[in-house]
Amino acid sequence: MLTRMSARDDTALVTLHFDRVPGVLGRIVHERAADYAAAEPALGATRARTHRFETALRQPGLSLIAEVKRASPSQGAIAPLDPLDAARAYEAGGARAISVLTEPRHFDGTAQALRDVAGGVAVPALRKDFVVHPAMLREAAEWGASAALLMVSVLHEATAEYLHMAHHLGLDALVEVHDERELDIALEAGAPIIGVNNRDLTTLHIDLAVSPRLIRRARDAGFGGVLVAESGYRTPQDLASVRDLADAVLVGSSLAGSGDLTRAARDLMRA
Ligand SMILES: O=C(O)c1ccccc1NCC(=O)[C@H](O)[C@H](O)COP(=O)(O)O
Repeated sequence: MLTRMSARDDTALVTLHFDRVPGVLGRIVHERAADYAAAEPALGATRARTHRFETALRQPGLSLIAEVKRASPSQGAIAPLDPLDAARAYEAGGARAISVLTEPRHFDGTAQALRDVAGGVAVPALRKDFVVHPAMLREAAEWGASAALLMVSVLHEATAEYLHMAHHLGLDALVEVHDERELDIALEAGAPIIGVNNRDLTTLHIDLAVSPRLIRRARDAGFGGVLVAESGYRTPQDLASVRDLADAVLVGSSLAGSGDLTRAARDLMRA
């Protein structure tokens, strides 16, 4: 599918080629593109950037971004979490930011979950969704998020354009990559925050060697921004390979399904 969108006045024409996105991820982005096909692309007035998300992740030591994740394609149902209760529990456990899934079909996410979390905890909230339309960024800002996820595997060459749109709206962006080619696109786009996903979103296979490999490559290329290792972390031992390399880790399933979110967050991050 080819989608052309013109965000009036404040953004350039953006073209996304979803046919290039295979597997599970391909199915999800086709659904999200259909959800937003008739949405208004204009962003509205520029909002000041607070850099709240970036600042939270730049604190000394490995920062935890804890995810409110009730379900996923790889796990099915994880836990029937109340998003705000879960976010407060994560915050009490030391999380420096909360990731909130807003995708409804596969992750049981909602807009209200993001609104509740963004308004109910002191730490910044990330909108975790499959951004395929400018309106999704406008919503993220309106719902109180400090940041939004941008996936290079979905946006390809449009990554820089979407990064610009996020910044226009006052949002930080977590620009996610999974391989060398995607990392090069993120670096070229000038992303200040890059996340390396250990999960191949087309096959759902997790390889914890991906994050240290790409984080080293980013640093070797002179990248001075924030680097986040994402997915598949269950124990403090799992974190050993990124503890002295990454600025932050993004963890969902193992915390969300633990039954005691505060304790699980504390125990995971214990050095
Ligand atoms: O988690 C999935 O099964 C999944 C499937 C398809 C697209 C995205 C998916 N997850 C998004 C994420 O990358 C994770 O929610 C996040 O990094 C946390 O991962 P984890 O700690 O392994 O739950």
